[in-house]
Amino acid sequence: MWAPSSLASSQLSRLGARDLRGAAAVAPAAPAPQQLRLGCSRRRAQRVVAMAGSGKFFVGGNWKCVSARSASSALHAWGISLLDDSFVLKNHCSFVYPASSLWELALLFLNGTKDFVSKLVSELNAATLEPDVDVVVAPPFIYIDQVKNSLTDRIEVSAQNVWVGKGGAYTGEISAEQLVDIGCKWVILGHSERRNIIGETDEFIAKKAAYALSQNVKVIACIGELLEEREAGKTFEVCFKQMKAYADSITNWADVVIAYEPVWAIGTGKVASPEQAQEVHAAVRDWLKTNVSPEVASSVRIIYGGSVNAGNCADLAKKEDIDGFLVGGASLKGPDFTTIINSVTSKKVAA
Ligand SMILES: O=C(CO)COP(=O)(O)O
Repeated sequence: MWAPSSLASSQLSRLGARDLRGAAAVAPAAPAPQQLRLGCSRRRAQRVVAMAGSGKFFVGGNWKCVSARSASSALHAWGISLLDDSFVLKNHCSFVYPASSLWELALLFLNGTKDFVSKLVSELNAATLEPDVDVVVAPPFIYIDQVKNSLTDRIEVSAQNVWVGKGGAYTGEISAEQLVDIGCKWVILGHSERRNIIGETDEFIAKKAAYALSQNVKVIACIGELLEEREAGKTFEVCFKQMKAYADSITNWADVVIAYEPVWAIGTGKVASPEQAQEVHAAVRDWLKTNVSPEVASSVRIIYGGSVNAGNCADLAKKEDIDGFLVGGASLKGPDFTTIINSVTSKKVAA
């Protein structure tokens, strides 16, 4: 199990004053089984909680890859029974899911149609976004052109994957050169779905990152532990190993955003608590300080992903080392994604 001793005192002592300020502002939360509370006394809240990096929050919407089957046929195929305000999954009768989860599920199935993308883009174009936030959306490859041609320039476009090196005869792959050609400025790499379903290794992902950066494609570099790794107290070990692979390949960190996405929180509705996320973000920043440079540690943005939604983003955003979010399901709803983007305002706290 996750235990307080998992954050070594040597790691804590390496954290600078700026690092500790966010931790100290953490109110002692209700005990959570896998939560580690940093052993600092509570201090007076800062007027504005400082943020790492360029000072700009970063929010990405990962629209993932889904089929265009109709929601109803998909639900039927999945053995989902509808109730009045909830639904049950076949073979999971002990769980009754709220209707809002059904809506999220339906959205996932409907995403993947041009009409859906068009509606989402319209919502984002109409939204009022806080100025000090970098916003990126990552549609499936086949919709990138549609999105590029219809989305406001205020929001940049990312791919969800890229080929590992220079383009060539690699059937089914998309090269960094092609991303540049269609005006796609970012790519998400190291996502847990690519690590754990497709089987991409740390080294392969890091090589992709280095090549993308060499072609001026910016990288959202994902890391994160499985549930069993967290429960075995290996969260830092896993994240640091993934970080090391990136660090061995990346020389230019200015165009990198790190996304901490605990696998157990992705698409599960089990969001990491603000304290759990802050703890890992601070540790990753400390790792960067020791293993890359203090400059990179203090400038790189570390964003959180895993069941972020309009309701939980404000509390997460308050944490000093949470510099933004990578959002899956909730990024498919324009108003919710807008709320998440604008949660940067919650970094400002009462004195
Ligand atoms: O994987 C994610 C973003 O890359 C997170 O997905 P959810 O927000 O749906 O949990």
